[in-house]
Amino acid sequence: MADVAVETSELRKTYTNSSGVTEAVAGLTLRVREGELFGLLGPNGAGKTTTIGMLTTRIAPTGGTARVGGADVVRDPIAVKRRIGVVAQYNNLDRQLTAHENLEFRGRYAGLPAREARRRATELLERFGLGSRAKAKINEMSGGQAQRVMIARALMHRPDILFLDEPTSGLDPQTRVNLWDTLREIRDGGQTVVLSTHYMEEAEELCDRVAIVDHGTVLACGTLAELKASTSLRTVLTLTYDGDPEKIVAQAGQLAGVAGAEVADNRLRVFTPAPEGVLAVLVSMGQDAGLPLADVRVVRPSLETVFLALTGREYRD
Ligand SMILES: Nc1ncnc2c1ncn2[C@@H]1O[C@H](COP(=O)(O)OP(=O)(O)OP(=O)(O)O)[C@@H](O)[C@H]1O
Repeated sequence: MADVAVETSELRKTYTNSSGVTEAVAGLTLRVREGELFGLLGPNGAGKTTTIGMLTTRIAPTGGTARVGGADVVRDPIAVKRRIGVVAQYNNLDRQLTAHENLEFRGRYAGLPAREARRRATELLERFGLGSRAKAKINEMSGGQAQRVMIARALMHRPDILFLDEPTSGLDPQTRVNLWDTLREIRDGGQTVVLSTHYMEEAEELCDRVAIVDHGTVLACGTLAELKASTSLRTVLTLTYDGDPEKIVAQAGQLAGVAGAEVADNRLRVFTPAPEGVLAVLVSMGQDAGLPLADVRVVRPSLETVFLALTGREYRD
């Protein structure tokens, strides 16, 4: 299919070292379409960095296949590298050089003639609002500015696909929102953007489609609406009682409008498409059983409820 930017099948990475065997990526299958802004969402340690490492040819897979821009990451890494730009998780710019020099050298490395490399560096810095900082050294820049320089550098050779590993991690909220705009503009310009994130809100607000990754596999993949629909649009109510909720969990599971009830961390968790009515009944049910309500949390259908329904665990950034 011509409009596929990234395609993996049962992709795997197993690390073996003195502390044992870690399945960082455990049979990961996904497809990213050309021109979309795609997010790999998962908690810390889910395997996102390792996946991006394999897709960008930095890490050798131990199993499965991956094609990026139509080329196989193992058999044809040079072709893959030509088609991708990569923004690493940490600032790996040359701190002694200026922003412009960082871009220019990358352009030369990618084979651009000197004049073209200079011209493109200037153009990209302007485009990312860094024209006035072109001559500033990287170690004189803020985290958000350096992040934009890294993105500009990754675009020097006009790649079809841009990979970013947790690009907004550690940025303040305003800088994060500005970066989202930058990534949308890149997508609107026709390039495919693949990013990893552990921020649920980022996946919801920014990405066209999201793959929820946990323990090195894709639990679910789709647009936000598709993912929400897959859990039947259920709200999750989490009730903390003064006492043991095991007393009422079976009864709660039988209530009209309740799709499921369980106890986790000494709290009652109820999945329901009709939260208002059910909540009132759960409160009085607790009172009748000698369990006064201490706290309640209502999570409307969102990526958070999808993650909960799929893993049985609450999502923590
Ligand atoms: N070089 C390595 N050797 C051994 N284990 C590793 C190595 N790199 C990663 N791992 C392990 O593989 C698992 C997945 O790690 P990975 O960094 O891909 O996850 P992640 O989702 O990107 O998490 P984070 O957000 O913390 O970077 C973790 O258990 C990690 O400890």
